[in-house]
Amino acid sequence: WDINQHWEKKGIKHCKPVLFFGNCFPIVLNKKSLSDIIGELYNKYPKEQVLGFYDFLTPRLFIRDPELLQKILIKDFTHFTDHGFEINSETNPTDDQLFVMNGSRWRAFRNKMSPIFTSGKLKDMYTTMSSCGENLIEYLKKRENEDIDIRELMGLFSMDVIGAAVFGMDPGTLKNPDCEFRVMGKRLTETNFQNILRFWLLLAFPKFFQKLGISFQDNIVNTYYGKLIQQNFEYRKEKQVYRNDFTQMLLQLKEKGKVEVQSWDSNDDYLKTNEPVGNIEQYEITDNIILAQAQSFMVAGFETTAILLAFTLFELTQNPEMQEKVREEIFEQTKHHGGFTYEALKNMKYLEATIKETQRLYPMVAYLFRACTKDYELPDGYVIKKGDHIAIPVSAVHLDPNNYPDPKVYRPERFLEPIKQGIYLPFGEGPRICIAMRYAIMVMKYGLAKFLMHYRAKLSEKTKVPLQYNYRFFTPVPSNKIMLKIEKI
Ligand code: HEM
Repeated sequence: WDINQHWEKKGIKHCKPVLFFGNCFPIVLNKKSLSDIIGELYNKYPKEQVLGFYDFLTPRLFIRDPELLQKILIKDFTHFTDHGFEINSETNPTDDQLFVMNGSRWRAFRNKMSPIFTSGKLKDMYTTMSSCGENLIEYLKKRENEDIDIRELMGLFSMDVIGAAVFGMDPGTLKNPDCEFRVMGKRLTETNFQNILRFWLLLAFPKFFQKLGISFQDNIVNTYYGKLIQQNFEYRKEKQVYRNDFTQMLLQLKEKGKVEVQSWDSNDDYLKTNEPVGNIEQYEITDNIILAQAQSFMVAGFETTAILLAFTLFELTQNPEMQEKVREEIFEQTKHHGGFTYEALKNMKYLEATIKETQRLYPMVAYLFRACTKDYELPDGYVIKKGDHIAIPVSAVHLDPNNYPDPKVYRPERFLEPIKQGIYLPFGEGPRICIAMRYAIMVMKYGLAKFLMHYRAKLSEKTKVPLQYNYRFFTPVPSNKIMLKIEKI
């Protein structure tokens, strides 16, 4: 059929697709992960600059060449400004999040939202995390003689932290793991049939998805968090409450009424120049847009942080000497800075390296999304057309032995020295890099340090090793529990 001939006709190397399922059939069968499939394609054609992939019916061009990859993400970003998603903001206003915004509208909002994550603001937010840290230790104290489900624990912790960051107060999920706030968060990230289907529809048939007006998040959860955030907004306005949190900063943005950016016509490098030519485009900041951003912060922070913390602790149980090294560093820095302060945490370099190494081995995204926004010619004459879907194969780049010797070995030391640009992409790269990267790193370091300064962790015999995965999701989600035994320091 013609739909499966796309890459054949273009002369781009690819793996044979299955009708309607493209290259994703093994995922549907739960036989291979997306990262496995991309890795096979990447390793099969080591000399190619680009490779063809079928996300079900959507052809996606994978960038394999390291130099080209950097050009697309950074230098020639003006040709690839969008992620390539289509949402229906009329039927689903809270889907209108920065991640799916396009072109100059994205630029305008990104510019105005970036100051939320400056180091000064992060330092202020460090204090909001402290009660969550205390609750983490309280939780563990009560369970010193039990096996701990570490993903569950870190899920509760990350939910408390992000809840505190959005609402300015501790939502108390560690104290009460069955509370509605947690139940709803779990529902959002659960790898159930509905969520998996929704995700693949969004990925594989973006236009169809938009036409049907499907939200990329569960509607019940959308309504729940939407209401909570809305009530929080109203309470603050009415009582004139000021807190150091995301809501406060978003509300300040809302007061501006609009964001603006200079725009050029689509043939110009409208994001590249600072010359004051072209029109000033203005975008209204509505209540719904603010709500959508607050909601996206919560969703982005829940599961990613929890899984990465669980994987890091898992790896540290497999490498006890590394666990001791991290602990020594935590005590050393805490002593040096007169307590477990923001500065102490910032200086825990080996701790940070363990998290970085976890993110290399278990990136939360198998590939980065880009859509071509302006035709782009490759050195060999192949033209990427406006509207084409592009992907950067994060997991394959992270496991390439040319980038990392013994790529499957967990070795945090790799990150004690600066590494080459373009080979480490867990938060993306270039102007569209994760806006909250430094915040997310701070939260993960905090959670891990707090745990390790009070407890030594060992793997429980109840944990099946090697870990098993649910392959039907975009991220590496363990299908069995990671159970730990803890010992008080
Ligand atoms: C460990 C946790 C996290 C990981 C691994 C992660 C990863 C990513 C990645 C890969 C992207 C796409 C980057 C690209 O296309 O180049 C992204 C974008 C984004 N992330 Fe994160 N993220 C994390 C935590 C967070 C948190 C906590 C927040 C909010 C508080 C957040 C907010 C966002 C937003 C708003 C975008 C869209 C940026 C844009 O399109 O301009 N992320 N993240």
